[in-house]
Amino acid sequence: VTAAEKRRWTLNDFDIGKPLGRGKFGHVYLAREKRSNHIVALKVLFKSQLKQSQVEHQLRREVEIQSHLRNPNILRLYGYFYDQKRVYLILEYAAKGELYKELQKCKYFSERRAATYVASLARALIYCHGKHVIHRDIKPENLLVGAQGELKIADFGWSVHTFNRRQTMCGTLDYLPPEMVESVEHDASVDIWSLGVLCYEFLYGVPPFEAKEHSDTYRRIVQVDLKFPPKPIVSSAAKDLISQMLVKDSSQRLPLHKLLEHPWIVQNADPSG
Ligand SMILES: Nc1ncnc2c1ncn2[C@@H]1O[C@H](COP(=O)(O)OP(=O)(O)OP(=O)(O)O)[C@@H](O)[C@H]1O
Ligand SMILES: O=C(O)c1cc(-c2cccc(F)c2)nc2ccccc12
Ligand SMILES: [Mg+2]
Repeated sequence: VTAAEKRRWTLNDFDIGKPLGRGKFGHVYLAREKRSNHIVALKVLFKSQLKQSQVEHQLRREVEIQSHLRNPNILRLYGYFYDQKRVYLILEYAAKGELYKELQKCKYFSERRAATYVASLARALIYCHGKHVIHRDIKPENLLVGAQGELKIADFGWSVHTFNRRQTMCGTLDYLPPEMVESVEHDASVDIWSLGVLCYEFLYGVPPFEAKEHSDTYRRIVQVDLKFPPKPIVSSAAKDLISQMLVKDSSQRLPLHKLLEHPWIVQNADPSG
């Protein structure tokens, strides 16, 4: 852990800039650390709300995990501090904001753009799994975009929280694989499933098992009711990859290192990621 992470941060160390967005437990602000002039995103979480939602232990554990993850496609957590009422997380600033806004704007991505994103996320997940960190809860809302257009997995483990939120706050089930929807224990292959769902949504603009009612989404997931719409036109190589990821038996899903060798990725992903 570098010297920067060890030091005691306070709010006085930062000039606070414009709000970047509102989250479940507070606001995120653009900020500049005064001594280094380093631009960061300062995520402010209210202790009262964290207590109310009983997530303070998860927050501590995930901050612990996140501060040790170093990968170009995972948003850095540089440090944290807290005062009487709030907890502050010092995060890498993702200059181009949320990926899902970009997806909404252009409806769906080209095969080259989708493959480039999927390859960079696969590399980040291989890195996470190598450190026994799983289920980073990859869905468009949790993906931010850096200044050079590179993807950043930005949820730093809210996955446990989000998972509970999904169960209790009935957020979207769309990204859950069968074993999570049927809430049996799960392993790193849950991320392969979610990446397959994400790849489908990048190419078609909607997640594969979307339905009006939760119960219908649930059924479509556990039955792996995977259908490819006639529009937009998508290559059979892309459909082949998605079909190898969205497999009910988690041990049969395409391993992430095999994904990086898949023809669709090899032919479409920009190596720089
Ligand atoms: N590091 C960052 N760089 C740029 N913008 C950010 C960053 N972190 C958060 N934001 C913006 O602030 C918004 C809220 O942040 P975030 O989603 O992390 O809060 P949250 O919703 O409480 O977290 P979660 O979605 O995991 O519950 C994001 O949607 C995004 O627009
Ligand atoms: O008053 C505290 O000691 C406190 C500390 C932390 C905390 C400590 C380290 C890392 C982290 F992410 C959060 N979270 C809280 C959440 C709710 C209420 C109080 C606290
Ligand atoms: Mg959010």
